[in-house]
Amino acid sequence: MPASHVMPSEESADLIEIVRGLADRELAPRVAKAEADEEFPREVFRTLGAMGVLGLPYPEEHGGGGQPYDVYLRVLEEVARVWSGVAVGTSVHVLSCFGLAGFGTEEQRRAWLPGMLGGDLLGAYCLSEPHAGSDPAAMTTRAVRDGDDYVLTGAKAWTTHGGRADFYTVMARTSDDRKGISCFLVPAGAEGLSADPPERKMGLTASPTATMRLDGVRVPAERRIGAEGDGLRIALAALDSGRLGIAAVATGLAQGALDHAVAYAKERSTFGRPIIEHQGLAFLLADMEAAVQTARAMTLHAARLKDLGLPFGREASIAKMVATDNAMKVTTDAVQVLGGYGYTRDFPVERYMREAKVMQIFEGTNQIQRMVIGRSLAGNTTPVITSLGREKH
Ligand SMILES: CC(C)(COP(=O)(O)OP(=O)(O)OC[C@H]1O[C@@H](n2cnc3c(N)ncnc32)[C@H](O)[C@@H]1OP(=O)(O)O)[C@@H](O)C(=O)NCCC(=O)NCCSC(=O)C1=CCCCC1
Repeated sequence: MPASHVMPSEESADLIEIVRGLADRELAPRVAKAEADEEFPREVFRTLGAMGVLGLPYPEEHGGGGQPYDVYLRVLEEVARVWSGVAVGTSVHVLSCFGLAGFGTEEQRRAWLPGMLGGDLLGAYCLSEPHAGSDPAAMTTRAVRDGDDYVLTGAKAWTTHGGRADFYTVMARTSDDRKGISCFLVPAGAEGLSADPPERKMGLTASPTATMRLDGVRVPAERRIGAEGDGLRIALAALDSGRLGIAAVATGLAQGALDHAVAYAKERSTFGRPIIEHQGLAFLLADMEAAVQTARAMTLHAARLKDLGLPFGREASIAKMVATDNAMKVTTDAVQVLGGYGYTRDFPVERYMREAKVMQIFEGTNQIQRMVIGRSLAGNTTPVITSLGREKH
């Protein structure tokens, strides 16, 4: 059971326990086959939506769960412990709601948020492009004003839920100024919007990732989120919170791999005793436990800053970097504990190891996290924008 130094409220503790039960009873028996068959479990997201998980950290007045971010992250961790692809999908959905929840007009919120936060509508987040990943301000996707509409043209790479989402939060250039980027809500089915075939990935194979093509997609101006030119700030603010989601997913993934390794080490005997009683293995497992607890502590620390409305961008980058680097190490060591069996697809730890790798890459590579942390040490301050629209410097 994940330990924590701050207890959640009774209601939150119940929710975490319910999701833990759902993960063990309903997700665990399905994950290996769905990942092997590359089958996207759309109905699992409906279940999570009905339970309130997909809108958990957003205000109740908009149809969200009104829960602190740290509670949402613990819930995410419970899902990731068993099925990290579903947890990543949940985190991406929550990320894709950030712009509208924080910067949408009351009319936009009333029209879209109940479906988005209630889980009927699954979201995708379109920032990266084939030639603009770490440097999103280099994007070339354009949104050209034409009467009451914008016309969007370009390509958005690495879109989680690409081709399967119900709405896309799309960043596109509205002026030649480097930061002249705006944010748009584009519903699935919009004319000119299409998805390439899904990427063939090393892991997270049941979570579809595709390049989205925008070929003259007409978007009414009332679906622009925020003012013209606000897009980059909205996108980067969303990532501060999104990176905490990925840190929680990496923590859950590492916990899951560690649980498998401990169970195996208690069962497997060499030289006449369970391998967990050999110091060499026990030390390895101790380091894994310490790495998981460190990741959790960093993640929840950053979440609490966010919940208090305090600056948390640097801490979010630290949590993302530490949790995902630790997950890579823990899952690799879990394979080591299981030895030859760990290297086969008959045991889950090799999948955990493949899934950990991408977490060091997406939502800002860990080199970008170091850049964010370094800039903050140099004294560069960026505004802290929460989903509630509060700003602090
Ligand atoms: C940190 C970074 C490298 C910085 O960039 P620059 O130097 O171009 O931007 P700079 O000049 O620092 O700033 C621009 C404006 O923005 C404001 N602002 C910055 N941070 C923030 C912030 N944290 N909050 C609010 N505003 C912010 C800044 O003040 C400036 O506005 P201003 O002109 O002053 O009005 C940034 O680009 C970054 O981070 N890249 C990684 C992208 C990256 O992480 N993708 C991942 C895409 S998603 C993904 O990979 C997924 C994978 C699978 C799961 C789902 C998603």
